[in-house]
Amino acid sequence: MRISVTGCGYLGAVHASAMAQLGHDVVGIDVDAAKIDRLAAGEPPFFEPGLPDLLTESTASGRLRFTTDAAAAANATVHFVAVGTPQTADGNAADLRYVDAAIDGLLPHIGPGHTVVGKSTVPVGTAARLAERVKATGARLAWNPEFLREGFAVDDTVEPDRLVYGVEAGDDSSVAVLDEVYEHALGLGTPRIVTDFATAELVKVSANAFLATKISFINAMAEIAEATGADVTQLADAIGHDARIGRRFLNAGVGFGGGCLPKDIRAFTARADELGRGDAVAFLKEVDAINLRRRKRVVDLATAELGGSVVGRKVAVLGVTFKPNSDDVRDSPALDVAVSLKGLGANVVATDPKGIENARSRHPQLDYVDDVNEALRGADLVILVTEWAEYRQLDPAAARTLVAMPTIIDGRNTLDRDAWVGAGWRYRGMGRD
Ligand SMILES: NC(=O)C1=CN([C@@H]2O[C@H](COP(=O)(O)OP(=O)(O)OC[C@H]3O[C@@H](n4cnc5c(N)ncnc54)[C@H](O)[C@@H]3O)[C@@H](O)[C@H]2O)C=CC1
Ligand SMILES: O=C(O)[C@H]1O[C@H](OP(=O)(O)OP(=O)(O)OC[C@H]2O[C@@H](n3ccc(=O)[nH]c3=O)[C@H](O)[C@@H]2O)[C@H](O)[C@@H](O)[C@@H]1O
Repeated sequence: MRISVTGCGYLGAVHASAMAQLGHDVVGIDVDAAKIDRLAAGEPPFFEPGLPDLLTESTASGRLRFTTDAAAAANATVHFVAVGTPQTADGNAADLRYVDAAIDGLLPHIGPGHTVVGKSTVPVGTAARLAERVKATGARLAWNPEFLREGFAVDDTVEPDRLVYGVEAGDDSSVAVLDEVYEHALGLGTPRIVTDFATAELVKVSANAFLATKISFINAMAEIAEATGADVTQLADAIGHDARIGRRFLNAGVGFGGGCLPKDIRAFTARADELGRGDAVAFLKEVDAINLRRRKRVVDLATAELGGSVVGRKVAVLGVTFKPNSDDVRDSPALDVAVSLKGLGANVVATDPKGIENARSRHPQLDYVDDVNEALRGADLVILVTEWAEYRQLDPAAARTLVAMPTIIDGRNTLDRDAWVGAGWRYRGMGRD
């Protein structure tokens, strides 16, 4: 099929490349000329495992190209919209200006036989509003939310858990178009849910709300564990054996961040308020509050470990990205902790395998080093906040020889506590001693 993808960020660049690899003819469109230049040169503008090969293969095949010219969409008949929907600067709601601009850009180039497919995460009601504008051209609109995880984006796109199509009643033609787009995944037996716009939009935000709630639930248990001497990791293992609960997404620590979970639960709350149903999801405010308290917990632990003041002390912060295997620092708990400690007067030295460039552009006041050993050298305190394999595999005995004071806060409960204690370290976990 001939496909355009408007918005070539973490979602759109992967979607465009994967669709081309699956045999479709794809053009990626973005307003960011620097990003488009890099993509066109086969160079991903961000770190995502598997994307470099996918991009090289797809561009070499001649089935994938990138442009800043929205008119390029005229050659396609299926038009994905994958632009950002960030939190507004002055509130919790989703900022829809990029979605509206993307639709504005497409309208002159679409008509009968074309299908516009929303992928961005939007407040319920958005698709119905946009459908009127799209239908005025003779084209149709479908909403097809995306569930990929950064770090696994390529696999999640090629082999998704499920496909959700939001369409207007009786719009069999959009369903047929999407079935053709996703022929590969459907051939693997991927479940496909065909529903209305509102349900499709809500499936997306409720999935993220559920994941955020699961993480904050275990972090709430961590708070209680901290007050009682219980061990939240053992607790998670024990409750996780119950298949109704499940062990996944029960890792207590510094909490969730990234470009989606935090802003999506806030946008959901804002939209529910607009609908007069704020009470129904009021618990998400608590989910958010629990999550933010975990960042403060790490800062408070650091202060306590340094005897009540961090001023002038060297703190090595391992990790700046919101999770491993990504260079994304949007709403990163790790970076938040580093910035808070710097604000309190600590001499923070942060390191990360992939995120330093993005972190530096947001927070140039921090000191960054590429080499983890350099970060550790002379440190009065070490804080692991992003569980990159490099940090999980650190040799505690070798690390011990580098630091000034052997104290480590394991903000992700990811290290072998006994090994670190055995090598002479003072170990502080999250919700466990
Ligand atoms: N990052 C992720 O893992 C996932 C993201 N989503 C959702 O997908 C959407 C996009 O997210 P990301 O890719 O992370 O954001 P992003 O910020 O990485 O990418 C958005 C891209 O859209 C471009 N853009 C903005 N306005 C445009 C316009 N008028 N025309 C063309 N391009 C335009 C920007 O320059 C940017 O490259 C959001 O709604 C997000 O919630 C959904 C699932 C996964
Ligand atoms: O809408 C989105 O953009 C995406 O948001 C999340 O994906 P992602 O943000 O890539 O990352 P996750 O793996 O969900 O992790 C989110 C945050 O939760 C944290 N987390 C995760 C699991 C856990 O047990 N504990 C925990 O603190 C991670 O460290 C990270 O900061 C969802 O998992 C995707 O399904 C969704 O498509």
